[in-house]
Amino acid sequence: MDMLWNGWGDPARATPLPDTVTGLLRELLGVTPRAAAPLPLEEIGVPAPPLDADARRALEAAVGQRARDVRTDAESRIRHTRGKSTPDLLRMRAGDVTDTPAAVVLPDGHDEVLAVLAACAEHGLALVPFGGGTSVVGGLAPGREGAFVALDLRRMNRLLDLDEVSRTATLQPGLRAPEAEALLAEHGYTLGHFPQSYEWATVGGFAATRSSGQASAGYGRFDEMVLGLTLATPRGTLDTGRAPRSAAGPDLRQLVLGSEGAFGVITSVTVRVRPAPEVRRYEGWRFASFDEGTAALRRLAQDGPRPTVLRLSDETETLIGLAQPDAVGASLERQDAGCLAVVGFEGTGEDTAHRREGAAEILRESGGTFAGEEPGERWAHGRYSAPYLRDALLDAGALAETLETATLWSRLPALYAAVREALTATLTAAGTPPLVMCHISHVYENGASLYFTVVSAQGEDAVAHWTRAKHAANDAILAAGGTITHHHAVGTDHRDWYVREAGPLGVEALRAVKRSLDPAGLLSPGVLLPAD
Ligand SMILES: Cc1cc2nc3c(=O)[nH]c(=O)nc-3n(C[C@H](O)[C@H](O)[C@H](O)COP(=O)(O)OP(=O)(O)OC[C@H]3O[C@@H](n4cnc5c(N)ncnc54)[C@H](O)[C@@H]3O)c2cc1C
Repeated sequence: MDMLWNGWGDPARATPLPDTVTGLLRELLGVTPRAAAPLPLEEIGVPAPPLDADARRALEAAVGQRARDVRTDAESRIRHTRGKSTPDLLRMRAGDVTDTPAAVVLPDGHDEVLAVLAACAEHGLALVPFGGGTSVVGGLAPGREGAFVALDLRRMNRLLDLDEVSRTATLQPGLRAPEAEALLAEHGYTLGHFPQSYEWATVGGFAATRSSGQASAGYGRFDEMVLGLTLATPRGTLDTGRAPRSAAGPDLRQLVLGSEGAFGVITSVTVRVRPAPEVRRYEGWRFASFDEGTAALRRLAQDGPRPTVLRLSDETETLIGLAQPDAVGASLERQDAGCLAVVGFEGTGEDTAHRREGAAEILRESGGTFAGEEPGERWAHGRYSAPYLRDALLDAGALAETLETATLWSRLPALYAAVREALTATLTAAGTPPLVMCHISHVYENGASLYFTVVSAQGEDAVAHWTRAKHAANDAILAAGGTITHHHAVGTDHRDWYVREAGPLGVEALRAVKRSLDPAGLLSPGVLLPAD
């Protein structure tokens, strides 16, 4: 099944907004219903594909003469236009297809990817790898004019190798996370990577963006799971990683992880796998304030025992009930909502019981009150539902978007305050005061990431309206010592702030890498680094 082309996920799972939330939107934020309904797909006028007959023949030859795997029909091209950020969705709803690929090409292996790259180079076409299409940072639309091919990796969806002695698996990039989990589960293993985009995002996308899943406290980020990668580039094949750790010079895997298609196409990923958990147990803890809860999470992250899932919503997010998307709005009447932490344990019965007992002691000592299993189980049940709420909010005329960052524990309170202030001030000055919610989404020994959700009225031009607020937040993040992205990646949206974060010498070094692997600059121009 294909994802909803101008929204999220499976159209059959569209979720209406509860009345409490509709009322809140109207009364608190002045949200009024949209005048125009989104354009239906059939009514979107896509210009003829800028692909001549020679280029088409070359692309078909590159994929073994499978004509059906070089698609130039309007629907295929529309479905590969941009990703799933709110501005992406707003543009699609308005029928704006300016970033549409000339063709969608579906290779069936590493050699075919190399051949497509060669065909693109010969015919002057840019190429953008397309995994699940869930980018929220403009990673799927080149930041430069000109015809491009969307390289859809869905055919490359096999488990290539499972080394049970070493507990590693080699996966093709087009495997969606549930497909990868199902293949590993047949042998009793799990990858343990569960981002909110789990149902649609792919293994190649995770590696290309340095993704982080909701169980990162226990299983680690995706980049920490990777032992090796194969990269197809216009100059040939780069293989990286052959041992669990190595002192053989700088780690070339780190050049591929997070390269977002700008250095090459990831055609296989070797990851560590873990035995599938016997037990999964999620629970809620309440804290009087975000500061108190933050201190508790820091203690667990630094001294253990480490839960598998560890998240903390601030007061506003707790009140709205965003940690439980299936019951959003249900806490609005509560006077004692405080700040809700979701704490989860996965593993063997003995290990989870032991960690749970130790963590409970720390959480209690830190001022937490056990709220039972219900909030945790509700979070687990609704963990992939929140993106459906965004579609409902857009339908209702609201603007809803998220952004994220990370920093050291010592800087976290200042970063939290700075981003909230930047978003609130910009949107309020524009006449649409927002609701800004936040949670700590990933924890480390030395710091944590903050994940913000913003809801406001859309304003006159919703995309321009959000862009101003987002830019203010980006500036605030850098000024407060945060990173421009903890897990959403750079794409085109964060590029100018990434350039500031990396500094001129850092950018020069990365440009040199790009020139060496992609001398003609055909790979994802303008994504990650400014286009030449
Ligand atoms: C509702 C929602 C929730 C999200 N939740 C999370 C979350 O919890 N954690 C998180 O980390 N992210 C999250 N994201 C962001 C997104 O899902 C991740 O960035 C994900 O890793 C992208 O995977 P994908 O397969 O969809 O890649 P795509 O969106 O298709 O591509 C992402 C980027 O990687 C490049 N790329 C893709 N495949 C390859 C390849 N094989 N080789 C080289 N380059 C490639 C693309 O060109 C693009 O620049 C969320 C996004 C949405 C819309």
